[in-house]
Amino acid sequence: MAVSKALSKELGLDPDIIPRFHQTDKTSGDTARVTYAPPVPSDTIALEEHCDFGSVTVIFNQLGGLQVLEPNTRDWKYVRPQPPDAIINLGDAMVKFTGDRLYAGVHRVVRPPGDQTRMPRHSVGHFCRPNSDVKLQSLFEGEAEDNAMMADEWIAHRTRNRATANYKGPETVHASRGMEHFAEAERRSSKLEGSETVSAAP
Ligand SMILES: O=C(O)CCC(=O)C(=O)O
Ligand SMILES: [Fe+2]
Repeated sequence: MAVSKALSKELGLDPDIIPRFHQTDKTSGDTARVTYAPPVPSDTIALEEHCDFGSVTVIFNQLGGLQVLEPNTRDWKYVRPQPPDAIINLGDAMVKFTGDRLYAGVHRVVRPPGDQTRMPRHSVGHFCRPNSDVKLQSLFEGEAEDNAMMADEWIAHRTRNRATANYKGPETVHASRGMEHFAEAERRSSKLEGSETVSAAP
């Protein structure tokens, strides 16, 4: 809530508009996930590159391994966990609400760096998603879309296209209209003005 309020305000939108789409007494596809991964070989990609489907993701990690793609490059940067602080990541829904003004970080999880390689990795994440009946479209004046999907439809659509059984190549991911497809990510990030990638070395 605090993150979406701050973002709405910074973008010159009504500060309550995005929080209003995330009411806790209404249904949504909000998900919480706890993962445990034992030490893995160096070339292991524990979680392939992707963008989260929702609006804001809150991740708590103690070990590295999470990497983010710098916009318009293929350079992966480790995101250094700084416990007890959380890592905040924006997802596709926030890109839609902000009419492509914000970027959903393309990220993946690889083997933790340095001495951490020998340690098991735990990760706790909360994936905030808009209420089920919210239309995913730009909140800026004059940018509403005729064919905008509802939040629940969007999750179903993205999940279906990302499912391994349905994966037939980059075009499949592209068809899901998600951010994993690099050309798509590039197109969107080129709309950013004066932004900086938040990344940290291991
Ligand atoms: O484990 C992490 O650090 C991130 C996991 C993640 O990106 C996800 O579950 O979508
Ligand atoms: Fe993710």
